[in-house]
Amino acid sequence: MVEQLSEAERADALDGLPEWDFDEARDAITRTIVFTDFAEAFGFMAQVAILAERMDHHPEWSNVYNRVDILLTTHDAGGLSERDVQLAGAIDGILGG
Ligand SMILES: C[C@H](O)[C@H](O)[C@H]1CNC2=NC(N)=NC(=O)C2=N1
Repeated sequence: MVEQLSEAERADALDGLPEWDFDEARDAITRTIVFTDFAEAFGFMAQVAILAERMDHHPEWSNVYNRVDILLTTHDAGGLSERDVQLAGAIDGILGG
């Protein structure tokens, strides 16, 4: 059973994820990435999709042309968990950060 992060754990996690914002209403983290065009954005989404399947943890996201909006939260935990932190770190890795 995956546990929701405590406030202190969340603060620590966010320190390590400077590109991500905390969404208090959803108990989630969000990041928006703007690429040069749709092909770049969709190529990134394809990489994240493979990663998400491998990690069995899936983003809520949307794409408009060159922009990808990502929200990570753990439905099984009712909020942010270590699994979101791990997926966010892996996404940052794809982006070279
Ligand atoms: C059965 C399967 O492991 C679960 O439903 C996984 C799949 N992907 C998931 N993704 C996210 N974001 N939250 C979850 O709780 C979750 N649960």
